[in-house]
Amino acid sequence: MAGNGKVLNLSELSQHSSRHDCWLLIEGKVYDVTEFLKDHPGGDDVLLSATGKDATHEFEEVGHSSSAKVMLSEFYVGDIDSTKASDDIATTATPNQTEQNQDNRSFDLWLIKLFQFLVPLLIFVLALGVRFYIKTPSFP
Ligand code: HEM
Repeated sequence: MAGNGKVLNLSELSQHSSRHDCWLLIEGKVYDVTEFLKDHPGGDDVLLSATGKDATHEFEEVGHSSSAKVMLSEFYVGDIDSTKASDDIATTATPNQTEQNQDNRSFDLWLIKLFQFLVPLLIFVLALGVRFYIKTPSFP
């Protein structure tokens, strides 16, 4: 497998980061997973968010089965140019992305807390309403 494909660089890799043309870099090898997006058991979003960077960590973190690792060869395109500084390859999100993710997470937590407060309150108000409605004496 290795050595039979093209030698690609990072800017080529980042040009294939869409739903219609999706390449992944895992352990120095580039894979075209465009056709696999719809079939990936973990969903297409995780694959799309792993484009344009070294996705080795994300791939390993999931604990993919050995059959998933064997599948990789089906999608092999080539190797990344190792003469280019590998430090250039972003393995993690940029500080801006991290900051934005944290903002989103704290907003989500805030929403959850709001719902945790509002839902019991709503049930209480409804229960009071029903009780009041049932107890109101009806005059003929
Ligand atoms: C060409 C690359 C990939 C292939 C061939 C592949 C294949 C698979 C397969 C076969 C499964 C089913 C479970 C298993 O057999 O391990 C799976 C699950 C999954 N994959 Fe991938 N995968 C790839 C890349 C990735 C990447 C880069 C990510 C993360 C960014 C990812 C995230 C997941 C997740 C979250 C699941 C679901 C795990 C679960 O439900 O427990 N995969 N993948």
